[in-house]
Amino acid sequence: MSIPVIKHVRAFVVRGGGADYHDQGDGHWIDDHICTPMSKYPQYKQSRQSFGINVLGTLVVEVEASDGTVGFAVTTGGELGAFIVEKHLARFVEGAKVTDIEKIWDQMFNGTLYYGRKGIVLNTISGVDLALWDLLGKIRNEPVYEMLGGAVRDELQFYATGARPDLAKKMGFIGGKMPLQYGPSDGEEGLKKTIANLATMRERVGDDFWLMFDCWMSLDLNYATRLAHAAKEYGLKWIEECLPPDDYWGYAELRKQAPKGMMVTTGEHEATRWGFRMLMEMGCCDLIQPDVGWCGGITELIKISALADAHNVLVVPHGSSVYSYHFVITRQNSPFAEFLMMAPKADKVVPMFNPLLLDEPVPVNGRMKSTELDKPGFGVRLNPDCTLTRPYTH
Ligand SMILES: C[C@H](O)[C@H](O)[C@@H](O)[C@@H](O)C(=O)O
Ligand SMILES: [Mg+2]
Repeated sequence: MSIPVIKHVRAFVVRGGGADYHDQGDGHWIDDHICTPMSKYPQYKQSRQSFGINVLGTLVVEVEASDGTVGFAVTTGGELGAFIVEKHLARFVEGAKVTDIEKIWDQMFNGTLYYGRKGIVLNTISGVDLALWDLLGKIRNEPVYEMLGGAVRDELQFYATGARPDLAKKMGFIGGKMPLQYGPSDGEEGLKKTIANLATMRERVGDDFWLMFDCWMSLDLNYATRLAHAAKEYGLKWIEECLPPDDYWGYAELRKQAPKGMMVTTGEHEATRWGFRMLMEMGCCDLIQPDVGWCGGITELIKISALADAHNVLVVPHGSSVYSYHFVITRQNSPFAEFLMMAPKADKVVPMFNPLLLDEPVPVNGRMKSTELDKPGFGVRLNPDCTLTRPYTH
């Protein structure tokens, strides 16, 4: 049997939404007054774009096989990611068989260890890895989720991340995760406002709807512990990413001090099996949130997820649209998925990587049938109306 080889890998950059979903216009809920590690600087408090949350832009990786089939994937990484693909990673990809995914991953990771390990290099490796899975799926005429062992349930169930859990409830989601707006730099007054907002939201959604806070690395242990206890009364289901991603010790302590029944979650800015091993072995959280486009791709997520299973830790990937849907549907320890509300006022469902992908499925009534994923590879196409630039070649 002759297996096609990879002839070309190409990297492009695109601006305005897409995988860099923080790259939105003015006044979008995702930018406006969200507490961050930069909120202590008054000039960077109001808008996340002011400190550069959207500087990178989207990276598009395309891989072309000897039979002419093209696979692609998108992640965050922009021009820096494009440089890494074209000038460094291409050597491990071109000439390899389309089935060599594990070996290519190992070479990409070990070949960049001296400057990589996490962050943009891992985003980039993830982008290449996802493009390879897309390519293999297209060559085999199989959706990625079937190649991962098949669906373990008929449909995905989603919670929504956005400023309006009350509207998310009406749209059929099982829960709503709100960005935290006030943090340590807003003093006691800020904490009171947070709890008042939570109380109002609880009033609007009733007792059974999940409510969560996303703290985006912006708190310290003391503040996070006080917030968790104050939020207990309003049934906060989990408190997310309260501390800097490297503060494993802080997370372990927070988990010990958090109210019984409230989950501590984190991991969206963590990468690789070794990063997640730290989180799990140190008892940092109840649920991990790897981003498939940042943690090392599907090849690495398989390993992270197996490790989590053995530690009784749930895996609910962060955002990442189809790349996450194809994984979550195949895993018993990923019982639901995240949907990021990309409408500026979080008042309607818009595809997560809008406008970059065509055929990107969205939840309807908070759910998505596995059959929505029944197309080869990840089942999406690049929107020809989006302008792609190729800053480097090799
Ligand atoms: C809403 C959060 O601040 C982030 O923008 C979001 O991407 C993320 O943290 C999430 O969990 O979805
Ligand atoms: Mg988050």
